[in-house]
Amino acid sequence: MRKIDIFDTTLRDGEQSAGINLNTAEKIEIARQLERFGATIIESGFPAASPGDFDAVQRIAGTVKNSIVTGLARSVESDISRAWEALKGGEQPHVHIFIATSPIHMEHKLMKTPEQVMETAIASVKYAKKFFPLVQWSAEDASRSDPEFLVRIIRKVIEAGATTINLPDTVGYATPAEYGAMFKYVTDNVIGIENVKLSAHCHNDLGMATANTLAAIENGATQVEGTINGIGERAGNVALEEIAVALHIRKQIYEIETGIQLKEIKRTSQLVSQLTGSLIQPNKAVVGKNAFAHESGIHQDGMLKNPLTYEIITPELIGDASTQLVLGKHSGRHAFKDRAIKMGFELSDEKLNQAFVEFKKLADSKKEIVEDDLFVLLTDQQINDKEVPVYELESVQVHYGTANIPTATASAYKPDGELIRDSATGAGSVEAIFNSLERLVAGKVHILDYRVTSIGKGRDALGEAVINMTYNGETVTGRDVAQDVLEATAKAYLNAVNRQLVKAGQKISVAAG
Ligand SMILES: CC(=O)SCCNC(=O)CCNC(=O)[C@H](O)C(C)(C)COP(=O)(O)OP(=O)(O)OC[C@H]1O[C@@H](n2cnc3c(N)ncnc32)[C@H](O)[C@@H]1OP(=O)(O)O
Ligand SMILES: CC(C)C(=O)C(=O)O
Ligand SMILES: [Mg+2]
Repeated sequence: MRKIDIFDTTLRDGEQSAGINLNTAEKIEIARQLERFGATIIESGFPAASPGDFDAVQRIAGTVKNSIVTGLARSVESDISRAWEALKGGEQPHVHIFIATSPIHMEHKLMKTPEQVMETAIASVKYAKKFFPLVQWSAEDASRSDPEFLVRIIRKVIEAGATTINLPDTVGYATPAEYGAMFKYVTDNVIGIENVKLSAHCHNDLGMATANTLAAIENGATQVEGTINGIGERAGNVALEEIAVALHIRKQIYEIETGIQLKEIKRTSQLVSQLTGSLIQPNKAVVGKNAFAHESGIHQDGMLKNPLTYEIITPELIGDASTQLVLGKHSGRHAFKDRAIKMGFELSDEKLNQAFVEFKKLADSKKEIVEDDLFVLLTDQQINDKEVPVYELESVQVHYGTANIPTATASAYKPDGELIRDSATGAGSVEAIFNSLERLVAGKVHILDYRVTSIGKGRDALGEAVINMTYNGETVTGRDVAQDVLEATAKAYLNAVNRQLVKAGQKISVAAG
């Protein structure tokens, strides 16, 4: 296996993303995690950019031991001297100098001729070599540069002492074929290129950063640069987690070692996202929240029969939680049954089919069905089928008058079938009902929320009551509908109690099973 170096620039090019600004403590935290992640080189900032960047680079160089720490500098002596001040305390001082080599950048930005750029590049590498044993030289906008000029300038900077040559696709313009061809051309035409590292640095403006980086590797790159989660200027840099996982999953093709601890990927990605405030798109390869979520019935059925049908990467590989079979309107019976069993329900195929019909109706109106929804659905199924002994309201009577204390009398069948009755007063009719029912159900009830709404229009609309309560310390919601809101209230109260009884029964049967 060939080994390539991973150069992480989350703290430099990544921080160049609009809206990201990390303080020194945050940068140190990320640098420590990048060390655990296994980055060969950590580009920790641009020391000449600001006192804050200088401080962060200096402190990271003094902290990180297992990765080489570098900083960026323009091809000017003051930038390089500043970089030396910040990096000299590191284990292996390394500097990254750049200058643009494309006609558009040389003429319109640097306002230099190619020969002046050549002289500046050579002089800056020679100057850097007075201090740094490791000098990386980058031809900014290499992919839009004249290949002949590129070869000439690379030869000269290697002679001047550069230890790494980086060929960035600065504006994400190259196609994989073009980017790969540039690496081949440089490898074939620069004498002594085998004595230095040859690096790829891709931006994602056309969404080709990962493909371009792999093309560079196929054509001789020995180092790749990128950021965690692909953050960076404009559309960002190549996402290092994508490269590391692609090289691992397709190792028969690439036969490349990176030294990256794949199990640290999820943790590193989360840390960078949290500290930068840069959210990860849900469908982002490898680290997106949906990267291991399967929603459709046919996929879920395949996953249950053999995960290899739809999963080329396991979440465990990158230190993520396990695969999720998300239940939604595209799910099928296999996944529904699997989840019901995992939740402890033992339903006959017929009952399961009935519950599945209800589930599909619910899924049409809700984006994602969470476990609480399933509990409600499946316990209602059991309650309605009287599979589990529960309370059943026989009647409720309320005495209310503006000059009287409201009193309610409720009677209900207990789970063992005995009919019981009790009365209680309250500040209003509803509280009187709650108090009378609490005397009937064996347990402590605390009402958290109570709402009544009408279903449909008109004077004869049905009333729906929803009660959120704790019953014996467990939070549960009950719901029912009746012509009269007070009757709906009493039924919703017992519905909540019954759900909790079923839920507790499920937990016992799961624990016992
Ligand atoms: C492709 C990349 O990612 S390159 C890195 C980009 N990162 C950054 O720019 C972040 C940090 N930058 C900064 O803080 C500032 O730009 C500084 C401190 C470096 C310079 O600030 P200023 O002196 O105010 O210059 P400003 O940024 O406006 O312009 C850049 C100058 O550097 C010159 N320059 C650009 N690249 C290089 C280079 N590689 N080598 C030498 N000079 C360069 C430009 O031609 C311009 O020079 P001019 O002032 O003679 O016209
Ligand atoms: C500084 C250089 C390497 C860079 O970030 C780029 O060209 O994209
Ligand atoms: Mg860049």
